[in-house]
Amino acid sequence: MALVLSSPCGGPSDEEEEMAVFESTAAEHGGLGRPGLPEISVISPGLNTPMAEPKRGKKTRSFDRAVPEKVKVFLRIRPLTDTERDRGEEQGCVAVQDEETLLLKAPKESQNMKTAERGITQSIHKFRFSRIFGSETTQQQFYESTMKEMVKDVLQGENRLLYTYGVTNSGKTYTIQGSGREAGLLPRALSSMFRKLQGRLYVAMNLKPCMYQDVRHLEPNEIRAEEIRRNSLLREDECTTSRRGGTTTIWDSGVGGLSSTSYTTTRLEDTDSVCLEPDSLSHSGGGDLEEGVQFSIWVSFYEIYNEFLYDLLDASPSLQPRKRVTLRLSDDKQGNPYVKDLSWIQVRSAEEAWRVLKAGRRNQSFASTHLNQNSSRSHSIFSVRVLHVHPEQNDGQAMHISELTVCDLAGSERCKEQRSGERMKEATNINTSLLTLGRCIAALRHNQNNKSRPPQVVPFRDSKLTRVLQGFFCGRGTSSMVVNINLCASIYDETLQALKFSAIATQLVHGPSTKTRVAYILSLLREPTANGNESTAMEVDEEEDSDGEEEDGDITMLNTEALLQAIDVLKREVQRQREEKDSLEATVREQVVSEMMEVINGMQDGFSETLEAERALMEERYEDKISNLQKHLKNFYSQELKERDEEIEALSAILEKQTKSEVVPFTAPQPEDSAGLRRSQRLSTQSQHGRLRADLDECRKELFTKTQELTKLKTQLEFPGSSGTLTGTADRKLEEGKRNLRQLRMDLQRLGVDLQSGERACCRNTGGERLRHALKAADETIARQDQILMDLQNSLTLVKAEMRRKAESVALMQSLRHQLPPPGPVASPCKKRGCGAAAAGGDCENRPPHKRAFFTSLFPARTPTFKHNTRAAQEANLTPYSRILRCRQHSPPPSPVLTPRSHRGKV
Ligand SMILES: Nc1ncnc2c1ncn2[C@@H]1O[C@H](COP(=O)(O)OP(=O)(O)OP(=O)(O)O)[C@@H](O)[C@H]1O
Repeated sequence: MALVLSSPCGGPSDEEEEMAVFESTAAEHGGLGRPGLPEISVISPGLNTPMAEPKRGKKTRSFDRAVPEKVKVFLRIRPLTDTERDRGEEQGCVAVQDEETLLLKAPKESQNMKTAERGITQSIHKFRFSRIFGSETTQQQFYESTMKEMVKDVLQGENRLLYTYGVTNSGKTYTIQGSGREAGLLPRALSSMFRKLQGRLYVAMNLKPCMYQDVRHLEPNEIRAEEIRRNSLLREDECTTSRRGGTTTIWDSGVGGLSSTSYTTTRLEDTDSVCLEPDSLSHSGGGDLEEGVQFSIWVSFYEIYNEFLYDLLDASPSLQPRKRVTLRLSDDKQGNPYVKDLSWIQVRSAEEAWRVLKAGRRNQSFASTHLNQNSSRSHSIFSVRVLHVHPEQNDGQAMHISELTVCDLAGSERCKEQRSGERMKEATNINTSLLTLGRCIAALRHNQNNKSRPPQVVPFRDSKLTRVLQGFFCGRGTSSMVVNINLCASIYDETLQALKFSAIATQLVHGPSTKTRVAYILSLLREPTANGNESTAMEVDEEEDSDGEEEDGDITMLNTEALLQAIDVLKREVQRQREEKDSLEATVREQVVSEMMEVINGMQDGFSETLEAERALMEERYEDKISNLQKHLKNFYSQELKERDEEIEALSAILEKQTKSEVVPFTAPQPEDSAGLRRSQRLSTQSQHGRLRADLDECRKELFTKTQELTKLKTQLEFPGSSGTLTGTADRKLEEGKRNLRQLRMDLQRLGVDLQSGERACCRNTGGERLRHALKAADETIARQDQILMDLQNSLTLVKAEMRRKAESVALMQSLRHQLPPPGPVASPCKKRGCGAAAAGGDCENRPPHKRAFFTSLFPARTPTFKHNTRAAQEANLTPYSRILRCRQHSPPPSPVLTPRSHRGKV
């Protein structure tokens, strides 16, 4: 099953193009292919769209074509030689399906078959050509079908190029020049041309082609020099022919001191005449030629060897080695490339042209390779320039020039096959220039198929070959390609590559010719002018149109007035197109700007969102940190105060108890009235006193212990900053809070810097201003939080003060202890009584006044009258310590000093 890879419109897609050019895409025929791979790759375009053929029977000019004509690509298959047959080269890998379709099947040993077996490529390939010529095709048949028409076109003023392409030993030189009695395309074309020009030749040498396509008037002395040169070249050919016997000419290539040997083996018939079959030159007459015009024919012959240009008609060869002069490529004023100082020889007959060709061939670089005994090691280019001379005008400036160029490209080959260094170098250069030609053709085709996309640069300048042929691909004329292949299975892979190369060329269409531009100008002149008048040129054309002729492709037939008018029209047209382009550019710019603005706005929105999210995240994080800190501090202080309270209460209870136990024995003395009981009472009193004393001693011991404890506590409380207990920890927490605050401030500063840079990136958009406000607000929040921490610090100071007061209370208690009777003899009953009464009467008088106030401040809620006060008054009267205590007593606790985020504004 054959699958057509070409796109429906005839031009393959880029992917297909890549596939077609660089990779074989066939799978094993009926075997190991990848599931998605077709069995046969069709590497040729336009199978569904027939190639645009010129209308038969009617002269077709490039500017007459409605549909651009495709480049013609012919395939010629060389027959196998007996030696090749004996070697088993015939394996049926090339099959001609029909006149236009070729099938290539990979032989077993080929690389293609190996890759196909791995499922990477296919093993069968199908190609389409303008026409395929089998091995049985004669030179005459080939000429008739390919070049005959080109010769006609050239004589009618067109430019034509024919070049051969193929692997080495495939028959390119045979096709162009011929062999033995089998004259090739070039001698046949020359012969045909001169037969057509019989009686129309312009033999004077005063007009000579030069540069790209110019003509120069020669002075008499220059004419003489030209004559001498021409005659010497023709005479040299005669001499060489007469002393023939297999000449070997040695040339110094002049490149880096390297010598290249040019083995000249004449393969053309060594006769003075072109050997052609009588019927091949059937005189078709000069009916197609322009009336009143004479033709001056000039030829040039040069080669591109190792990327250097050598003039093959420069001078007669000699047996002595000599330096070959390299030619340079130059550009004319319009940038058209031409070979500078190239020899142009005027020829007046087919025979002279033939001799010049033979003379040039002797200078050409041939060498024996493993594949071809007489292989061309260079690209040779033979050009015929036809000057269309109007004898009565004889004006070189207005003269028309047409050209036929025939290029015999050196064969592509595998460098690894070349043993010798020189052959290797040649092969590399040949392959490089052929590769460049392929890239140029691919780029041209890409540009033709993708008109809406920006055009690719065609790498004409990358090699000398493409540079000299550039004009034929860019509207100077049209080109045709002859692909030569042979049937040898051993070079199947190279043949496949050559055919893939040609497959791209088959997709090319001829570029618009310069004449098309002329036709365009004339069409503009036909259009009504702005003021409603019709141009003179239009009248001229109408007259000619009425004759039914289509000879109006030449702008030179217009008179001066018409040309001036044409210039005006063209100026207006240029102006119009310029305005059109300006408005188009403005529209495009507008679209681009609006699209860019959209993108920028999108970016800005995204950036603002990100910033906002980050800001919120950081706020949240730091609020959490602050609230954690608050909670922690609160818990810590609450715990500490609770412990102290308990200790103080315990101490108070102990003191009270001790006081009571000491006072009670003296507070209830009973008067003794009865004398009989005094002794027993005295005894019992003594024993009671003893017991009391023991108790008192015990109490004193206990008091002493408690005093020590109190002293210790006092010591701790006397140095609040350095003791490292309560206040030290509080200080540390406070420091930690400050540190966190500093960190928060630094983060916010960093956020501000980010915001500023973000603002700059967003083209100073108003979003930045908003974010700056947000940052300012955050700063204010920080300041407020600073204030709150200060408050906290103040509260802590107050707590410390309270603690100090408590310490003083403890000191007072100690002093109270000192007021107690020292251990020893029992105190007097009255004294004890007084003390006992004082103790029984209440302890208010025995305590310092501030101690009472301290406990009152500690437990304000226990005072019954307190409940009647207003809450505000309560809040106002509370000390920080009592506030904290109150928080502890009431559930749930009051809101922390630092409010959460939702109430932040109110703080
Ligand atoms: N159509 C043909 N009929 C008979 N013989 C042919 C044909 N084509 C080529 N040959 C012979 O094949 C041999 C190689 O041909 P030729 O030298 O033209 O190949 P080439 O492609 O020019 O090689 P290279 O690129 O190495 O110069 C020559 O001996 C030639 O006579």
